[in-house]
Amino acid sequence: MLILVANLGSTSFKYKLLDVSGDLTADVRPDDRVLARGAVERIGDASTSRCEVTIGDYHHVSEMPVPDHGVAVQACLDQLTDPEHGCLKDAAEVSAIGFKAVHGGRKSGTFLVDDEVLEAMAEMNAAAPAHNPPYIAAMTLLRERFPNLPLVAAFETEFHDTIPEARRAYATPPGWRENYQVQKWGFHGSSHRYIAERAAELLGRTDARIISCHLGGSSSLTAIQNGHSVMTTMGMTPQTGLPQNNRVGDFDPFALPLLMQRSGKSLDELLGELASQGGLKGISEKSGDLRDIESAAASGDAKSQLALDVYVEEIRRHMGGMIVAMGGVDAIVFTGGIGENSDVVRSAVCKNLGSLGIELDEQRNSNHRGSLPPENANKGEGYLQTENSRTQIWVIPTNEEWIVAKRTLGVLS
Ligand SMILES: Nc1ncnc2c1ncn2[C@@H]1O[C@H](COP(=O)(O)OP(=O)(O)O)[C@@H](O)[C@H]1O
Ligand SMILES: CC(=O)OP(=O)(O)O
Ligand SMILES: [Mg+2]
Repeated sequence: MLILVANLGSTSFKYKLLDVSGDLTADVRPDDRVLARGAVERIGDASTSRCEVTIGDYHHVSEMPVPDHGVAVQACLDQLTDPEHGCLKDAAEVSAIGFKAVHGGRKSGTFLVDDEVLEAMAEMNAAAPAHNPPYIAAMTLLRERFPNLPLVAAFETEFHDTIPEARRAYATPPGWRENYQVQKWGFHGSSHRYIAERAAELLGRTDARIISCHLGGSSSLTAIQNGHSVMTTMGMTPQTGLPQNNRVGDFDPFALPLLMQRSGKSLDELLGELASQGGLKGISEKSGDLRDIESAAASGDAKSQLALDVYVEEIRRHMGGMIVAMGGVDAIVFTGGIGENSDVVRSAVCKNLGSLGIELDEQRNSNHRGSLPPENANKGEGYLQTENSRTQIWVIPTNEEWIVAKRTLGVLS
């Protein structure tokens, strides 16, 4: 049985075609179930989109303009059904498409995509402007193109349903939560759930206190206890928490009326700017992509250095809150495009935390691969702590698609 998983990130489109036949708890690595995978990076940055596809032994990288996620989804279908290199004769060979959908508001969980689900997502467009519209567009396109193929939305908020009330409620006026669903929802649920599952395997225990740092185009931290989310940095919308690639992160709403008076701009204009011209891009005045920021900072660009510093300070501030909330931390896990690749960010986040029992080994940080015997490790995994560190520090490449595939299968059956 084949499931295609579509992961539309704020800056990327990733997909995996997975064979989910047989017993999923059996000892087959999730990676061995992948028949094809592809990724388009830097979507919207039309001149430089990088498109990568791997189908069996065929691997191809190209650069082409990919202005939006619709073009990326179409390119994925073309790759999979390509007569020469593709692995599908017909899309009907796929049993379902699972989406790592973001904000369903009143719909938090995993659902077959129908008019009601699309409506619930559309209601949250204003709350998730970088995420919900492309998902709705992709789902609508695929529903038209393959009317008999089940589409499943696995919303990112579901993993956070276990967060206690005291960490979900905003101190808002009466009725806002009940009437308008104003609360901390949390996102990146599939990634944080995968980290919870994989870290339990690597640590050999299910009761560890873990801080999962998903750092990418969008970034969030989640505190995990006994496998459950108990605290997270994103709130009502994926614009909150840490500074995002081009979205603001935490911000004071009372700055808005002042900004309207002083700039003469409307509320919509200002919100649009906060959701597309803020975050790392806003501070650096250069780029929302950490690769660009790191290299500019290394060549002495002060604004890029400030963007990097603000990002790291925000991660450390939230991490501190999570350590207190859990009464300690057994493992810190870095994942996502930045968490997996930036030794600069990992090193800065863990700096001077020896008194808390958190000690990063700089050599392992710049070369963590190979710290585990290959038979125990998935690609890219490794630990980074010193021998004396009480807290383990890991890089674990996320596998959001595996979680979405399992959740999709759950809905089908
Ligand atoms: N080698 C690298 N060094 C530093 N940052 C990187 C590297 N590779 C990727 N990134 C960062 O990862 C981000 C993409 O992360 P990803 O988790 O794929 O994002 P999303 O799913 O939100 O689109 C890029 O914006 C870039 O900042
Ligand atoms: C919130 C979310 O799902 O973020 P992204 O897909 O951009 O990582
Ligand atoms: Mg992502």
